[in-house]
Amino acid sequence: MDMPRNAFKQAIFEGRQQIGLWCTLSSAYALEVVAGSKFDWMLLDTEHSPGDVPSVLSQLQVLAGHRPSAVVRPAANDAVLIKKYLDIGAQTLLIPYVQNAEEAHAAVAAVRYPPDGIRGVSALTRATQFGRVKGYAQKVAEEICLLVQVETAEALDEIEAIAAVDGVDGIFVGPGDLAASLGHAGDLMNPRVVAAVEDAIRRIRAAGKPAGVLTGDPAFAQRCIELGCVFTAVGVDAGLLARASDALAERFAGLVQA
Ligand SMILES: O=C(O)C(=O)C[C@H](O)[C@@H](O)CO
Repeated sequence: MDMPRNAFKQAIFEGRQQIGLWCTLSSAYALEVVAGSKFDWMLLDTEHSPGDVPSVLSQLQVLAGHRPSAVVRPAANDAVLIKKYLDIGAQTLLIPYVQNAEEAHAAVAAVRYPPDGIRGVSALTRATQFGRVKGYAQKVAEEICLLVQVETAEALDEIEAIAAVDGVDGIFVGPGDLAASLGHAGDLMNPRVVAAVEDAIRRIRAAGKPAGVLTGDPAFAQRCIELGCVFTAVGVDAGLLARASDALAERFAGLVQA
């Protein structure tokens, strides 16, 4: 069996826009509902969700039969968590809260086998199709896509140094945490936050790396794309469900019995 190709990595390296949906519901069933939509990628979150290794495994199994590529966000830049997600078959990882080049190097080491890194070896994982993928250990580095997340004022100062780390395949700007870091928690469209996100995207591009972002504001998503953002998440599954549910209830609010 051949090594599965990472279509998402190839697309962002070629500069082909990838539109994504952020998924926090942490359920294979809920993911199946949205997986048929024409998104290019889906972020399976375990940082701000109940998601964990078993739930991500079920979600990867769902996405295997659908168009969107899977991007998994471990809860932290942690070599043990990263190893587990790679072993269950995640090829693209988004590592939260990477503050500087040293932390980016640690993330790279976590996804690479010795002597280039510290990933532990097992030949019988889902990633190797239980030993059926020929030459997995030799070929896997080409197919792993390591995205790191900058989300504080300090991390923005380090963009060029982080981008220069060999093995970092893309940099994602997290507007929520960045807003808090800039003193505007919860105010993601504050002009200072917007300016910081725009500047970060420009600098990531100038440093030669693919840039990504999440925003629920379609006009701002479009602006980020114009600035060169190439993996752009445009909504969150929980948000879509909550707002549609609120709107439907509101429409019939006058008819609710006291
Ligand atoms: O800082 C951000 O923005 C992100 O990291 C994305 C959020 O974590 C996401 O959970 C928004 O719902």
